[in-house]
Amino acid sequence: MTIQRKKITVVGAGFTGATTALMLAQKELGDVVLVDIPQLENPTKGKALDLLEASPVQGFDSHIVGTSNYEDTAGSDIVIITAGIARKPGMSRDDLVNTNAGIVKSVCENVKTYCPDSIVIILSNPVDAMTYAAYQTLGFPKNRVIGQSGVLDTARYCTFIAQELNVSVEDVRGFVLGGHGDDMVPLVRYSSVGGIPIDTLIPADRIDAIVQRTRVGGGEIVNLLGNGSAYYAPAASLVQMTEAILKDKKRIIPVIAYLEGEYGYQDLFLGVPTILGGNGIEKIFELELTAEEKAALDTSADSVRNVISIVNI
Ligand SMILES: NC(=O)C1=CN([C@@H]2O[C@H](COP(=O)(O)OP(=O)(O)OC[C@H]3O[C@@H](n4cnc5c(N)ncnc54)[C@H](O)[C@@H]3O)[C@@H](O)[C@H]2O)C=CC1
Ligand SMILES: O=C([O-])CC(=O)C(=O)O
Repeated sequence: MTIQRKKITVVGAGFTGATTALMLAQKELGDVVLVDIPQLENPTKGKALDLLEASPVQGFDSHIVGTSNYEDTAGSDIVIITAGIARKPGMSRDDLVNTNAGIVKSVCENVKTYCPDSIVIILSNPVDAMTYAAYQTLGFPKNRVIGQSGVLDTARYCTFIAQELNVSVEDVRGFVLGGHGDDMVPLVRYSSVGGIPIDTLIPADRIDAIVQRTRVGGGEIVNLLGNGSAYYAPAASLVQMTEAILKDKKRIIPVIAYLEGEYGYQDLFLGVPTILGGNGIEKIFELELTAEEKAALDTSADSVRNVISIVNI
């Protein structure tokens, strides 16, 4: 019996891409191919080598290579796309749409050629629309095209709840639905700490503040960094999704999935709770929503649809 090592390609060797490569290798989820544009071939090789040279110290046996040649990505099990520009203070994620749509589409042409059986995870912003663009370009089945927003947005939400109650983050449960924009929908009714609903522990005005801080959580980091956006928590989120798939864990986590009637939406990518396992998105859960929650989700879906209409031009 030959045991095949898993191969993970990360496209975009910037802040999120390089950090993701490191975290993937630290968890020994597979060998990592880090890809960037030909003009950055040497820095990309340098980053990959530097990461690899951490392996004897940290004790991981994943291989990491840097390249601008997609032949090196051939046969990857997972492709993570972080290529594109990041926003700066004063910008919204949607301001990136024209530049990043072109980049994501060109990356996906290569993924289609060299990694036709892969599961693709998109990070590039505005991520709901970029996931739609990737899906159109790749022509892969919908279970193999997945966007990252819900793990990160939920992680921020859970961080703030844990801080508020001064309890372990490990005991906080919740999730965030909708698009990865300022009108995302943290679901308070489905949030708990050690099984106790949070609305019995935290006053309503404090919950409102946590929800609002979550919605603008990306912008909070953009404003603090001054010249780019978050990358540690986004990378950790990508790694959790990759691990769920490669280990067929069947985790229940919110991801950006293609909707064909779920929640009443057609032909739309939006953040919803799913089962993530060896086949990618294996199931979408349709939660019962109150009229208020559904109205908030509709608003978020409308925002995503508007951005997708720009990508479609
Ligand atoms: N969905 C989410 O939750 C999050 C999304 N993001 C998004 O991820 C993207 C990347 O963010 P960072 O890594 O911080 O940016 P960065 O600027 O540090 O890195 C982006 C990299 O993409 C590369 N790139 C550009 N065009 C390319 C192409 N055609 N092929 C291969 N590589 C190419 C650039 O050379 C650069 O190295 C941004 O669009 C950002 O908004 C970031 C954090 C969270
Ligand atoms: O805010 C940004 O531009 C990057 C991002 O999506 C996030 O950190 O949530």
